[in-house]
Amino acid sequence: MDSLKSLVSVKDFEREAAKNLAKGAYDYYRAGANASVTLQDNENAFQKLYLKTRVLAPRGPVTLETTIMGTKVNTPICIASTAFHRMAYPAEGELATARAAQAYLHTPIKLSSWSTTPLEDVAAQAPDCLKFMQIYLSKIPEVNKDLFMRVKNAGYKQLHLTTDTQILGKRENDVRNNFSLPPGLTMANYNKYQKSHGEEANIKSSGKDSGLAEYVKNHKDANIGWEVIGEMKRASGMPVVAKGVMCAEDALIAIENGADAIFVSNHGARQLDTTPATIEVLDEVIQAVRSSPRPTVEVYFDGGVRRGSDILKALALGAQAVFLGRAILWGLAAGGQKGVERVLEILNEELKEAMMMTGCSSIEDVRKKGKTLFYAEDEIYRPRL
Ligand SMILES: Cc1cc2nc3c(=O)[nH]c(=O)nc-3n(C[C@H](O)[C@H](O)[C@H](O)COP(=O)(O)O)c2cc1C
Ligand SMILES: CCCCC(=O)C(=O)O
Repeated sequence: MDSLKSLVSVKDFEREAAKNLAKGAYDYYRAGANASVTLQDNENAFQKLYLKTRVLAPRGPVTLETTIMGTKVNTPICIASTAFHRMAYPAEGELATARAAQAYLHTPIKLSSWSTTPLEDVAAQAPDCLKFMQIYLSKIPEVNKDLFMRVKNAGYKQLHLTTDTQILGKRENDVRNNFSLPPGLTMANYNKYQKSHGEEANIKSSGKDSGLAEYVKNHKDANIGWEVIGEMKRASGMPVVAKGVMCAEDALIAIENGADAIFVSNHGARQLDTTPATIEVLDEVIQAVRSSPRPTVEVYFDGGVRRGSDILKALALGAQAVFLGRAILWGLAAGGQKGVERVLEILNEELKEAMMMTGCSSIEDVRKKGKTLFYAEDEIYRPRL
């Protein structure tokens, strides 16, 4: 392993991770849907937004402190939900990710419901972090109900319902590789339900398709609509966030149905290919929320974030928090807990540098309209078509 200090960007971490990962694991983490057009676009679209340099501007010390749904956090940069961390770092998986979050600024962390470590064990490693739980619903209602109670008891503060995965996007390498979980790994939150309810906790391809696509077809509840947000709120007593919103229409429907926050995401470009990049729809979604009956609903963001300047741009457009998917996985595969800590450090430091050079000393400053971004004829970005 190269010394982690010699890795200075998220791209460096991806190269290092690729050396450590088995082909099937790297292919899975890297995958976009179909031709991966949006995978590239998610990263590249940030380049269409230009930052406004401010020189010799008075500035005090820079702080990244902000709030997420009323809770104070040290940084708006959060860890996104990605499945199966023990494929990246078998010894500790999600435990290493959570320890890194705890060690570096008490970074807010979201766990995938398809983690390879039980949610209670992960929560115990990040006692001082704001914790969110991502939810995929099982076809078995009692499993979902019990899961919500476990999540709440373990100290997670929000449920993030992933709304864009009724069917699985076609990730071509996963189909070619007949993606299966490596022996010994399971969807650990479901181990208990395998015994009690006959729920499947393993992912094993039949040899005809990606095992993940087969699992989604056979075990995930695809028969849900927007009413599920209210049902989840009632069953859990927790705020529910709609993750996967990509247009104004869906933002408004989510708000009508009681969503407590809106999460702009195209699932890291792994579901529908040739959608816009997430940064391209962020403004549309935020404007819709601000003109809705509940204008103060927060908007969270992920997709293609590889640089501190990407984060600055999402915050400047009005995102309350910005989440990292693959960047964290590359850190984990390159160096376990220390690798994740270093990725978090790189991006937090890059964000601070970008703030200093745009004359911002706080996240509040970043959000002031027109302060950090160039605007063209009052449009924040020019649509491609
Ligand atoms: C390998 C991998 C696994 C993922 N697993 C989940 C998951 O279990 N649940 C979920 O809601 N999103 C999942 N996502 C999507 C992420 O939460 C997030 O939306 C996406 O990774 C953000 O894009 P980025 O990777 O470019 O940062 C996954 C993404 C990747 C790359
Ligand atoms: C239903 C998919 C589970 C993992 C995931 O979200 C992903 O691979 O993108």
